Amino acid sequence: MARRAASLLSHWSSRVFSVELDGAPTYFAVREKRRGEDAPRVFDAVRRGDRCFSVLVWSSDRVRSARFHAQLKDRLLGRLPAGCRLSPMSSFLPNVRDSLIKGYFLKADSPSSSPTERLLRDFSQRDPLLVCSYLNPDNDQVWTQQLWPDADRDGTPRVLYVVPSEAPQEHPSTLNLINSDVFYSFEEAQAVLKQCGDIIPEAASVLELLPSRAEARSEPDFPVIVVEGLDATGKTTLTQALRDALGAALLPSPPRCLSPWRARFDQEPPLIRRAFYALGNYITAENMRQEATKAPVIVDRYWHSTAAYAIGTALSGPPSSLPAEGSEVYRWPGDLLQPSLVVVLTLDGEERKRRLRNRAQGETEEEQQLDHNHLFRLRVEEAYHRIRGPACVTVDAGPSADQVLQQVLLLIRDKCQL
Ligand SMILES: Nc1ncnc2c1ncn2[C@@H]1O[C@H](COP(=O)(O)OP(=O)(O)OP(=O)(O)O)[C@@H](O)[C@H]1O
Ligand SMILES: Nc1ccn([C@@H]2O[C@H](COP(=O)(O)O)[C@@H](O)[C@H]2O)c(=O)n1
Repeated sequence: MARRAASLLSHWSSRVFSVELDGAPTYFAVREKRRGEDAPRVFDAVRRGDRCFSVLVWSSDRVRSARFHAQLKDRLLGRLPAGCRLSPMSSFLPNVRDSLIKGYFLKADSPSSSPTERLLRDFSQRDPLLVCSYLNPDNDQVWTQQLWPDADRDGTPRVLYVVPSEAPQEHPSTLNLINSDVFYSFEEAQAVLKQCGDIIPEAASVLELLPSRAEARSEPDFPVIVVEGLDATGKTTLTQALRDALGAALLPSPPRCLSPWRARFDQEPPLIRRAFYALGNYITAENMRQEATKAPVIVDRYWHSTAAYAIGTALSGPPSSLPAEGSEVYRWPGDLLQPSLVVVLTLDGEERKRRLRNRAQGETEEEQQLDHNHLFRLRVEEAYHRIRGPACVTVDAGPSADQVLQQVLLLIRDKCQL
């Protein structure tokens, strides 16, 4: 832990900081203070005289970091004085994988900054937090950053100038996607659940259900067809019709054996939640293999869902903020059985909402987000289309259920010689 902290601080001046002020990111860096220098204006949304702080979560224990970050907003909001504004913040080393740390930027009105300061000093001594205070003492052009506890052991406060920085080419969250949001091997996902054992007792039950190891191995005897798509695009309707039309086995994903634990893991931060869903795919792969010795297999969601939802959630903004097509984040895990065909159902947004209203079932939090956040929906859809090995085939789910079925049967006959 001490070594990671030292390395974090020794690269501090190479870091870029991103604060979401009024919904748009402001990027800045810090460097040694030079007296009398006029640094350019950085915090446009911050008034002269405001007192600001940043609180970043850091710990060498990634499970602890993830859970602490997930609770941090509520903990801060529960104890900070009224009038203190919180904005999401992160810090990263440009182009350095896994260098992203996350937290919040706090703006306190000057009269109430002392209680905030006391609270944050208290937090920084007890919790895996790195707190900085920001001042514009001279005029409203020059901002400085001071690290707590003071980095220089001789007691001299480490004061750095805040200077604007260019927006990175890739969304900063891309740096930590691999093996934190999307897992590309059984071992990597399993390692997260093993690490959770002492804080989430249910993790042991999930680990017991897993195959002893995973490998993609040879092609199944009968074709395996996966149906993907956002909620209410018609996956259940189509997969049931395909099962009946082809005399196939129908497998849900996540697999039924994980149902008792799903709600529990849905409450966890992305690192743990995504590892749970990733492992579900390896159980589904074993079930596919067994069923495909007897008949064709239809699967409702699989790896495309796991990866596309994870990528769409980790990033923000329009689909152009996603890693470019061909990026390694869209690759298929080398040890996960590949289906013969993946069909993604797409549906006009208004028609999808109409079907959701008609169905009037309870929505999960992520489904509600899909509804409320148009950009999130676009990111997930775009990520679906960028995933490779196998790539998905898009089918318009707008026509009647029977027309969609006929269209997919044609595809299956063409691609799987069924
Ligand atoms: N082609 C279609 N035309 C009109 N309505 C449809 C069609 N396909 C499905 N529906 C209806 O739309 C609603 C959503 O369909 P369905 O439950 O099959 O979607 P889903 O993708 O499985 O959803 P979820 O992922 O949320 O479980 C249902 O009420 C269903 O009857
Ligand atoms: N293989 C899978 C299957 C599902 N998910 C996640 O589940 C949510 C959608 O599932 P529904 O049962 O509501 O259709 C969504 O959050 C997916 O991320 C998954 O990750 N992998």
